[in-house]
Amino acid sequence: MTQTTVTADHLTKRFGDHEAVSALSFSVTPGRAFGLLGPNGSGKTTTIRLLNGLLTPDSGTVTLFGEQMTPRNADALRQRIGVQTDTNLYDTLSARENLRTWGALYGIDGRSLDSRVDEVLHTFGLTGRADSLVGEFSKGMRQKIAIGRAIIHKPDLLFLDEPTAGLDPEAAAELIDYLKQMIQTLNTTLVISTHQLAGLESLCDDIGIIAQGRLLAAGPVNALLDRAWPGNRYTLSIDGDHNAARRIVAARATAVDGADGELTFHTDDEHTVSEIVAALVHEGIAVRSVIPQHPTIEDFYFTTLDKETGA
Ligand SMILES: Nc1ncnc2c1ncn2[C@@H]1O[C@H](COP(=O)(O)OP(=O)(O)OP(=O)(O)O)[C@@H](O)[C@H]1O
Repeated sequence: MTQTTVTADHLTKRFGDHEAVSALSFSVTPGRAFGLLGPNGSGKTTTIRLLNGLLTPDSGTVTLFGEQMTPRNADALRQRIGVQTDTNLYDTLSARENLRTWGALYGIDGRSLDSRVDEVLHTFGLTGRADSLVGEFSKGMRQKIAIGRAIIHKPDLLFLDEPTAGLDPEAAAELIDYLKQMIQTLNTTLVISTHQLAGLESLCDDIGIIAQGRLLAAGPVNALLDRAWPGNRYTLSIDGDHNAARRIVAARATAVDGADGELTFHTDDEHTVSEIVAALVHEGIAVRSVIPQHPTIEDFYFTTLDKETGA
């Protein structure tokens, strides 16, 4: 059996009489990126803090690298993890100096520190700004330095809590790209919490969806999407008798749906698509386009939350 890097087993945390996290269980295997997704106040930050030992659960356990976390081994385990906490950087120091200061705290020194700082600056495309003051940096650049700080000691496991919060869509997409490259280079296991869903398909191997402290779904992205939307989905754009077109499509495929001029259907067999097009044309209905639809993490997220609220 593959050893997991992180296992949460029935984690529960209460603040007063409010249960922020309820019996949460999931695991992440080495080298995978796990996205914990949920709306504001759903318990993401609390979960991340429980996993990295900054909070103690009321019940349940956290196991890191095969060792159950206890007050005795928490410090030793924390040496192997990186945590991006905030963007509280030294504004009057350069990017390089910020990273050097942090690296020294981890006991890295001399040439090793110089080369590690260079590597991290390179990882985030900041080599050209190495000697600029961090106080002059944009929010996206500050976020890169904050994450660079968390990986300076090459952790085996990295926790990122809302790394794209407050970034505009371009800066957020750029940061996701850098994160992707970074985890490939470092082979780090990543746990990332976010409510910004754009671009996550290319970053996350696994996701968990949390709402009101409870995990509603968790697993590999592909498996979750395939289970939710089996078969392939296509959207036809047509010009002609909508009801006749609908009958033609429904005779050959399932879940036919759509407003005037558009029909969405499912089929496992791609030959069915050309059969449908031929039948429509034969009936005098013009086919403007047939577009394959790929469900996204965002589709899955909203469907899961809607099911939960009965929407
Ligand atoms: N230290 C605390 N004391 C009291 N209540 C808390 C504390 N920390 C979190 N909570 C409550 O626990 C719940 C979960 O909060 P948490 O910050 O984990 O959610 P989140 O999903 O990270 O939210 P956001 O996306 O807004 O950061 C919320 O209702 C929050 O008010």
